[in-house]
Parts: sequence; structure tokens; C-alpha cells
Amino acid sequence: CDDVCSTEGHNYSPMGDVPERMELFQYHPVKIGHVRFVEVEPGRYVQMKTLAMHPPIFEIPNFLTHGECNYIKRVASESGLETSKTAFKGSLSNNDGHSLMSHAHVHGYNETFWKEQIAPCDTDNDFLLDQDEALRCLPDLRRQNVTAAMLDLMMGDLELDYDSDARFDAKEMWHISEVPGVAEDIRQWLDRWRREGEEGRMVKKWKGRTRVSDQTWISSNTVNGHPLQKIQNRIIALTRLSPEIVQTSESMQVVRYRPGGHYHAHFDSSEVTSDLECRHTAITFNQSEETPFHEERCRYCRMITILYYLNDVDQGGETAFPFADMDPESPEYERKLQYDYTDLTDHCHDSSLVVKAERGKAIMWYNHNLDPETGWLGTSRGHSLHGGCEVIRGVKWIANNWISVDDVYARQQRYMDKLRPFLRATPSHSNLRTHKITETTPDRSQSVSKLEKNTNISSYSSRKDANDKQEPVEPICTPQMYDET
Ligand SMILES: O=C(O)CCC(=O)C(=O)O
Ligand SMILES: [Fe+2]
Repeated sequence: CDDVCSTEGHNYSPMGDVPERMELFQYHPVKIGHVRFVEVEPGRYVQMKTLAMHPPIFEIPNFLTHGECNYIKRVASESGLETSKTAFKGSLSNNDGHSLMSHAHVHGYNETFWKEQIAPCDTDNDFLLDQDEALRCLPDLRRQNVTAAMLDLMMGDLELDYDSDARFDAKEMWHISEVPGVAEDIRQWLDRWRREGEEGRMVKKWKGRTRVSDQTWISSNTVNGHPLQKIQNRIIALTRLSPEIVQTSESMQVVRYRPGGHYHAHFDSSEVTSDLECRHTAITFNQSEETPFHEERCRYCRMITILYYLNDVDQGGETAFPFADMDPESPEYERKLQYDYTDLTDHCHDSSLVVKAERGKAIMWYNHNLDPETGWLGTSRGHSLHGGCEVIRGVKWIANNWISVDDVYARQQRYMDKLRPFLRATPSHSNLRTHKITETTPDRSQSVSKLEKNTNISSYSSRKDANDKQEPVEPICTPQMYDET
């Protein structure tokens, strides 16, 4: 086997010979509007409301305090956020948007351009222009008082730096100087800069790009009582999973979108298949010089997504689930297949569930079913397709925690055995058997914005009707679903 993530040569039995079997848990959503109060710290309850049944999506206002939101944004900013290089929509084998761009932008370029127009600005003769050198060749920008630092930011925002080396090569200079439309983008960028300063900076919309955002990963250090550890304890209590599963999941991802930023609809977790291994367990064991880690040959095994909104967004930036609760047999579903429903710059508000970004709120959903036979991670939930709508005004900050579980039980177990010595002790109140959950009848508060276009599920009350027709709900996920009140 020469790839970390191909499974050839690995022979795991789905159920190893284990002394005590780990268990997974999923809340039953019960019905839309159903509310639970979950004790996430001694005496501190959060409200968890069902927003959708398929997949189960829950909304938890004030899961994070304002201080925690600020803390996460600060740590992420200090660690430095990187611009997303997620693929272009519709690109064929292209995993890297930049390479696609480079084909587009070279069209029309010719070699004399460098010699005649750019080489004179290349004072150190390295065939690359830094920002000061580039400004020498861009008299229009100089006249508008663009500084080297501004040009640096602009080249990131407008995606003028295709190879992300923070320097301009000949083709990049050609693109800036000659390609129709770029001058207009630059003009708009400067307008915005002058009006709104750095926060309002314009990000090129690249509608065709799957994701326009900056992100980074942050993790807690070992100091007890670290803010991220407190949040992790709350996740343990909220998800009712073992502390070990939560602690061995990915660290927190922090994402910032500027105006124009978005993340077209996608799945956070991959289809379960025996051809590829889960990234999180594969990376821990199989990597060596002979078996390099091939990201693209792994799959994501993320049972749960917990997404936190770290600020209120002035306009736009909702999280949309185009197919939540939609009946695949319905005409609305059929209609949705006729257009590019993944494009959340154009079709955000055609989605059947749209969640507003509100500081401190978390939403949690299940990307997979539990296998009815084994109770372990099962098939992926097709309705969990989702994404971030375009930010129209303001900046949107979110963070993600993904709870990773390998569908091959023995592989998850081996992974946790390896990491166990590094795990911290968690307070007993995080333990799923001791914390309290109370349930109430559905309320009718309006935290979900329901959308009218192209769907007859047009309001919260018509959702209620849909609810009323549902079969009486039995707990089907795990036996301990309703064992507390
Ligand atoms: O920004 C959002 O609302 C969604 C983000 C998302 O889906 C992700 O980061 O995977
Ligand atoms: Fe996502």
C-alpha cells in the first residue's frame, strides 16, 4: 500500500476485540421547535432548539459568552488567518483555484511585455517585483497614493497573486495592467478602502469560487481552565459523547469572511466508503517517508458539526441548508435540481433553512446517521448540504468544531489508544450520565428565518403543519435518548 489513505493492505474488522465498547449518541430532534435545556456546566443550562429534522439541526443561543467570542477572534487574528484556496466551482480535476486562474490570466500574454514594460522596474533583477517595485510600473496606482502595504492587501483581496508568493511575476503584472475589468476592481477596492477602511475591504466576489474566506486553526494549551478547554467541556456535555472522542477530534477552526465572502454549499463529511480511510485516523498511523500523506486520497469522517457565530453580521452571512427537511419526491425538490442550488451568492434565500448569524449562538447538526445495527457511525446524511451565504455588509466571524469518528470502529479505537496518554482529565460534570436535560413542548419563537421563494414550505407555521403530520416520534438513535428529565 503506497498511499496513506487507500485502504488496500489494511485489514480491519469493523468490530475489534474490545473490553468495553465505545458508544455514540445522537439526540432525536423530536419535532421542529422542540426545546431542550441542557446543563453544560454546573448550574448553567443552555437552550437547544430543533431547527430541522433531516438532518437534525439544533440551535443553541449564547453557547459562547461575548468574552469567549472576542477571545477566539483575537487568538485567531494573532495566529494569522490564511486565505482559502478551496477549489473553483465546476473545476474538473482542479483542487487548487490558483492553477485554474493561471490558465485564464495568461491568455493574451506575450514575452515582450516583460522585457519592455516590466523589467525596468525589477531593480534587483530577480524576475519578480515586490510591492515597491511593482508600484514603479503602476503609475496610476502611485498617483492615487497606493502604498506598498495597501498593494499587498489588495493583491490578496482581489486575487491578483495567483501563486501566493506575495510577489508579482510577469504574468501577474500583465494581468493587472492589461486584463479588462481588473482596473475596475481596483477602483472599487480603493473606493471601499477610503470609505470604510480596512474592515470594509472589498474581497473579489469570485462567485465561481467555492469559498472566499480566511481561516486558521487554534487549540488549547495544557493550562487548566484555558478558555478553549472550558468550551470543550461544554461540548462534551452538549454532545453527550465520551470526553475522549471530543478531545481526539480536530481543533477549532476559525473563519473570517469579508464583504463578498461566502462558502458555497458543501458537505463537511465524506460519503462512507471502504476505498479511502478517514483522514484523522490515517494521518496518525500511516504516515512515513514511504507512505506520504495524500490529503486528496483521504476522506473526512465528521459525525457532528458545531458552528459558532462570533459576531452579528450587518447584512448577509447566514448559514443555509438548501435541502433541510425537503421531501425528495416533492416538486420543490425537483425544481431546485434545475438550477445551481449550491451557489449561495445567488440562491442563499431559496434554501429551505437559513440561519442568521448571531453572536455567541451555536448550531449543531449530524452529518451521519448512526448505524441501526451497531450504533456506530453510519451513512452520511444527504440533507446536511450547507454553506455560508455571501456577506453583504460587515465582517462575519465563525468557528467550527468537528467531532471526528472513524466508521471502522477498530481504527477509531486504535487512534484513541494512541492519543490517550496525552488527554487531559475532564470535570465529572461533563460526563453524559450526570448532567441534566429537560425537555419542553415546542415553542413558536422566530429564530429561524424561513424563506418564501420557490418552496411551499413558506413560513414557520406551515412548517408546523408539516410537523403535525409526522408520525409520533419514537427514540430511534440510542436507548439513552430520553433517560433524563
Ligand atoms: O459560514 C458558514 O455559515 C458555514 C461555514 C461552513 O460550512 C464551514 O466552515 O464548513
Ligand atoms: Fe461546512
